[in-house]
Order: sequence, then C-alpha cells, then structure tokens
Amino acid sequence: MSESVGVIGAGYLGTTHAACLAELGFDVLVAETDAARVAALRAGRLPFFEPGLAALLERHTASGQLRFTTSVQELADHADVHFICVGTPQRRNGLAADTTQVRTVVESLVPRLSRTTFLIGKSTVPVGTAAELSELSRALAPPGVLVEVAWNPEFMREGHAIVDTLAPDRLVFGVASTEAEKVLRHVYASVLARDVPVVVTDLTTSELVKVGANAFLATKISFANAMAELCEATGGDVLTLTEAIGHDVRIGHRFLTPGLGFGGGCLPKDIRALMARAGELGVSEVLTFLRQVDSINMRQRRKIVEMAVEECRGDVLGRRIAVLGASFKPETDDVRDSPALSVAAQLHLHGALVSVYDPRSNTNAARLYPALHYADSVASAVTGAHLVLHLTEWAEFSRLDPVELLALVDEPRIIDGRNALDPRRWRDAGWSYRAPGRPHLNGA
Ligand SMILES: NC(=O)C1=CN([C@@H]2O[C@H](COP(=O)(O)OP(=O)(O)OC[C@H]3O[C@@H](n4cnc5c(N)ncnc54)[C@H](O)[C@@H]3O)[C@@H](O)[C@H]2O)C=CC1
Ligand SMILES: O=C(O)[C@H]1O[C@H](OP(=O)(O)OP(=O)(O)OC[C@H]2O[C@@H](n3ccc(=O)[nH]c3=O)[C@H](O)[C@@H]2O)[C@H](O)[C@@H](O)[C@@H]1O
Repeated sequence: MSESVGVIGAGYLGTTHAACLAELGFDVLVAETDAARVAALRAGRLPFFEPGLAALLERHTASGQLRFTTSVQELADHADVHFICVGTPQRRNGLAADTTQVRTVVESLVPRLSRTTFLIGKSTVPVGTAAELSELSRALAPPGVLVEVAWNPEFMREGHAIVDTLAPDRLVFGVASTEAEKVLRHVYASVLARDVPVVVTDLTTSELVKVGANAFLATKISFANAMAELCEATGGDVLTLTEAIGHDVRIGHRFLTPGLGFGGGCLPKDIRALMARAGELGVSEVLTFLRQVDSINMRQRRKIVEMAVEECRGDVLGRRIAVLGASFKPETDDVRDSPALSVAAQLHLHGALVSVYDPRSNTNAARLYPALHYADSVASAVTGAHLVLHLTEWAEFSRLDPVELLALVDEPRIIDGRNALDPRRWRDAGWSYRAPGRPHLNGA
C-alpha cells in the first residue's frame, strides 16, 4: 500500500485533513478546482483562519510533503487512496443537501484511474449517497480497474480543527469490505495508537452517525434555548438551570449554553438536510422533531433583534448599535450563516446605524453584508453607541473593561447574546445588562 494519499477539496475540512495527514507522515496531494486558492496554498498562505493550521501548512508545503493542484489527472496518478472533502451545501431551492460536488468528484476522477483505488468520503452527505457513488464509480471505472467507496465522516469543530483531527473523540469507518477497513486502519494507525475508539460499520450507518451527531448537538442547544424562554416567562435564571442539570453526567454541561443559537456552515444545513431526507424516506417523526429544533434556533435571532428594539425604546431607526462579533463562533473567521451577522443585518434593515467589529472576520463579513459599517476596534465600534450587542463570544470581549467603555458610549446598555459576560461586572460599572433567559440587571 502506498504512503501517498489524495485529498479533494481545499476548504476548512480538506485543508485541515490534508495538513494533518502530512503531519502523520503521508505524502499528500490536494486537488482543488479554485485556482486562486491553489496558488495561495502553494505559497503556504491559508485562505481562512484556523488556529495552528497556518504553521502546519507552511511546514509541510515547504518540505514538499503537502502539495496542491488543479489537475485531476495528477491526483489520479498520485495515490490509490483519496479522501473526498468537497462541500455539500444546502440547495438553493430547498432544505436538502446539494451533493453535486461529491458526484462531480467521482465523475471526473474515476475515469482517470488506472489501478485499484479507495475513494473515502469525509463530506457530510444524505444517507444513501455513498451507495449511489459506489454504483457510479463501478459504472465509470476503466475496464479492469476496481474502485471501492468507503465513508469516514468527520466530526471536527472549526477553531479546534487540528486537535479534533489528530486526537478525535472517535473514528467511524463505513466500509463494504475488510480491505477498505485495512486501508483506513493504516491511514489512521498513529491516531488509533493513542487509544481512540473506532466504530467500524456499513456505509449507511456511517452516514447516519454523522448527521445524527450534528442533530443531537443542535437539539441540545435548542433545548437550552427553550429553557431560556421558560426562564424569561417566569423570572428564572437559565444559566443556573443549565449548570444544575449539567452536573448530571447523563446530561453534561457542553453544548448547553443558551443565547443566540447555532449557525455556521454545518449544524443548520445538516439538520435541514436530515429533515429533507427523513421526509423523502417517510420518517415524519425526525422531520417534525428537527423542524422544532430549527425553529427554536431561528427564533433566538429574532429575539435578540426584539430585545434591541425594546432597549431602544421601541424604535432602532437612527440609533447607533455596536455589534461585537461577526463570525458564527469564536476562533474562526467563518461567517457562513452567522447568527451575529443575521442580527446585525436585521437591525440595519430596521434603520439602525450598525457598526460591527470582529477580531478576525470583518473582511469576510463585509463581503457578505457590504452595507454594514465595519470598525477596526471595539473602541471605534462602541463610540457614541446607544446600545452594544455582544454576539460572538471572543475571549477579547470577555476581557473588556466596562468602566473604560462607559466613557465611549452614548448610553450604557448591553445585550449579551451569548451569555458569556459577567453580568455583575457590567451592572456594577453602571450598565444596563440583558441576556436571553436571565434577569435584567440595571446599573447604578
Ligand atoms: N467545516 C467543517 O468544520 C466541517 C465540514 N464537514 C463537511 O465537510 C464538507 C466540506 O466542508 P467545508 O470544508 O467547510 O466546505 P468548503 O466549501 O469550505 O470547501 C469545499 C472545497 O471544495 C472545493 N471543490 C468543490 N468541488 C470540487 C471538485 N470537484 N474538485 C476539487 N475541489 C472541489 C471548493 O472549491 C472548496 O474549496 C461538507 O460536507 C461539510 O458538511 C464535516 C465536518 C467539519
Ligand atoms: O459537521 C460539522 O461541520 C461540524 O459541526 C459542528 O462544528 P462547528 O460548526 O465548527 O461549530 P460548533 O462548535 O458545533 O458550534 C456551532 C454553533 O453552535 C453554537 N453553540 C454552541 C454551543 C452551545 O452551547 N451553544 C451554542 O449556541 C455556536 O455559537 C455556533 O454558532 C460540530 O460541533 C462538529 O462536531 C462537526 O464536525
């Protein structure tokens, strides 16, 4: 078996996976259709922010162990094991996942293969996709060339991508043969040597494991947000509630923080894709259940907008609102389906004068929402503000000194959309503090 591997797609997943495979000692060639991206990566420049990844990329591109190409033929010739890491975004005209990119990979790569090859999917796909791709591969393979499809779903989080790849909670191998399992065990040998659990299963179950995991994470967050709603209706404190229930090890504290809800390039589109697939399969319970999870989540964005309107005495028209945070979560510059930007854009549409500051994602945000104003520091964003919204919990924001900011704003009002600031510090400094599911604190 060759020590060369191929990776297809140089997005968040593909670039991370490729750099980590190089770190594990493999000779990695990445095929990517976007020529500008390939040029940047060849020069050791990461087209997005991910902690630690730039250094890994620089090291392995410099050594020649990690290379990038736009040529599918070069990829086909490079290795007999290829990881499919292309996108599966939500379709423009529906909730389902658009699997065009994964199909295109098979259509372009398989006819160019000249030896037995393993195509290992990592992209998140609707259940049944791997089986379809297996059939397609068999149909397109040149005479005498065997192509086997396996699925190895990925569970990494942006912002923690390297550690999640090199030291994952578990590995899942969806395989149709012992040969495919052997290939995966070989690739991940040094990861498995660290006692990482591995679940070996069939293609179908491996696809379902991935969407099941994301659906469960989304459900946990929406549950916390539903409890926040109940706390608001009764005067309870949702953070005390989640702390208390999370002590039960069966529940746990993680992914139970209420606030603005989940966004990003994965959880929202993955639960919608699962709803759509469940609907196609006639499993209406999953569809109904996840619809509620999604609806609670989207409600959180509207709720923060409503809170902002209330704080501005019923009308945000002409009010200066500072938005701290634009990425969908901290430690990434990814603004795909960002709850923070969605709130900022809604307030802008209501006539507010919105000034956004994010430590990493102002440029990406400006591409998506050019009409918003982007500030180059917290101080500049909040100067003259009638209201401050804390919408992405970067560490930089929890270190802010509310006393210092008091001198800059027009009105000391803050909504902590992420329940991540210390309410008493802000209240004691003279601010009005509001957060979903928590008592409203009025400063001195
Ligand atoms: N972003 C993440 O943290 C994770 C993503 N996933 C899944 O991984 C998949 C990829 O996600 P991202 O990396 O975020 O997407 P992305 O959109 O950032 O990257 C996809 C890349 O594939 C390239 N591409 C498209 N078609 C191609 C082709 N035929 N040949 C070569 N390159 C091609 C695109 O130009 C793009 O650079 C999705 O299915 C996602 O759900 C799974 C776990 C984590
Ligand atoms: O399939 C994927 O692509 C990935 O999707 C998520 O990872 P990611 O999108 O990077 O981000 P998360 O850390 O899951 O956060 C998602 C959203 O949930 C929000 N969140 C998270 C936790 C919480 O308690 N409350 C909450 O609102 C975050 O602010 C963020 O907007 C999963 O956590 C990964 O396991 C998975 O591999």
